[in-house]
Amino acid sequence: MECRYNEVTTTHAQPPAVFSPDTLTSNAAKYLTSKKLDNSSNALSKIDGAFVGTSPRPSKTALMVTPGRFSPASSLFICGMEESKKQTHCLVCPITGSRLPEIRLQDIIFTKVDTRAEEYKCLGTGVTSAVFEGQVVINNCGLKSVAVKLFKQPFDNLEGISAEAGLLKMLEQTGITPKLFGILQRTSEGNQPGIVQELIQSSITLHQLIVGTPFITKQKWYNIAYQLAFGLKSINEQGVLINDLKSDNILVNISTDDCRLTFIDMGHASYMHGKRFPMTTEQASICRHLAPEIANGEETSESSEVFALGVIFKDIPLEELSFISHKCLSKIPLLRPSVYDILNFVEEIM
Ligand SMILES: Nc1ncnc2c1ncn2[C@@H]1O[C@H](COP(=O)(O)OP(=O)(O)OP(=O)(O)O)[C@@H](O)[C@H]1O
Repeated sequence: MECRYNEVTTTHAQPPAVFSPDTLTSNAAKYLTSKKLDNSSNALSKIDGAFVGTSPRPSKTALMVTPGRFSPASSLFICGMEESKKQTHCLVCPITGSRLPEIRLQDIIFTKVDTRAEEYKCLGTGVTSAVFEGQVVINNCGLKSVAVKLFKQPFDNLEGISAEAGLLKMLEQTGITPKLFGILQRTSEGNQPGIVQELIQSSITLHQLIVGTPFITKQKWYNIAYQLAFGLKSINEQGVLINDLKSDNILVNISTDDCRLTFIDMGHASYMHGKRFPMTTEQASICRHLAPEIANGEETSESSEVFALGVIFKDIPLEELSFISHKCLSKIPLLRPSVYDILNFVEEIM
């Protein structure tokens, strides 16, 4: 089970308390019936039923776009041009201050599930979004394969989206997060806001790998454990706390020998400070990746990240990890190891 908690530092409206586990991609694609996702005419009018799954995740939630609804805060614009020009606005990340390229809807070719049917390939869905596969033309570099994360209400505020995109851009240097291509440009018709990022090919979530098939060798699990510790270290060293580290938010490329990992979803991340996530006791009991002190209203920290890593390590089928995972899961933050200790430990058992 997964729960949604309210962030103090964002403007998200009260979300439903409890959601189902990850929706299967095939399900999502099946339910996705786009009435009009016309790349050539620059009009994304409606995507129906992208958010599906087992109860109680809302099924068949419509992603309706009302013209003019998507009005970003003016402070986010650092340059404004006429709507009709190629690039209408540049955005700046409210956290990092970096410029975020805007990508025009008509420059994206969404992958169809079937050449005849108007169904588009959904890579996965989360509480806040549905992620679609596509290709985009980038500055005369030809076509790049992308994953387009389209946000649903009430998570479609541009400030939060720009923050997530800015952090992804900053984390590019770690090589462990998807490359950011840009933010989906607002059109005068209004369209679903989104983040255009690198497509992680041949991937499944770490959660899917842990609970199901395919079988992978022990050596590959060691590689995964190492990359988890190394990835968390690299991200934290950039001053970023993920604040939502869990196996659903890690993609594994199972076609590579080392089972290459990618940390996705920086939607709850913070930069140079922790965050508080007020929640009810019931919500806290469902969010097993959240350290007890966070459930008690304290700010996230590197130590709460270590707790989350400990939860993943506990689920990985390697007995050798139980010692370190037990330490990571200490109720007292000061008793948890640092991410450096964890990395050393994993290196030793490999
Ligand atoms: N870059 C990517 N390449 C391939 N697939 C992706 C990519 N990003 C996301 N996905 C797929 O889309 C799913 C949902 O993405 P993501 O976790 O970012 O959404 P979310 O709405 O923020 O989720 P939640 O808030 O529930 O954690 C992922 O589990 C994954 O299957």
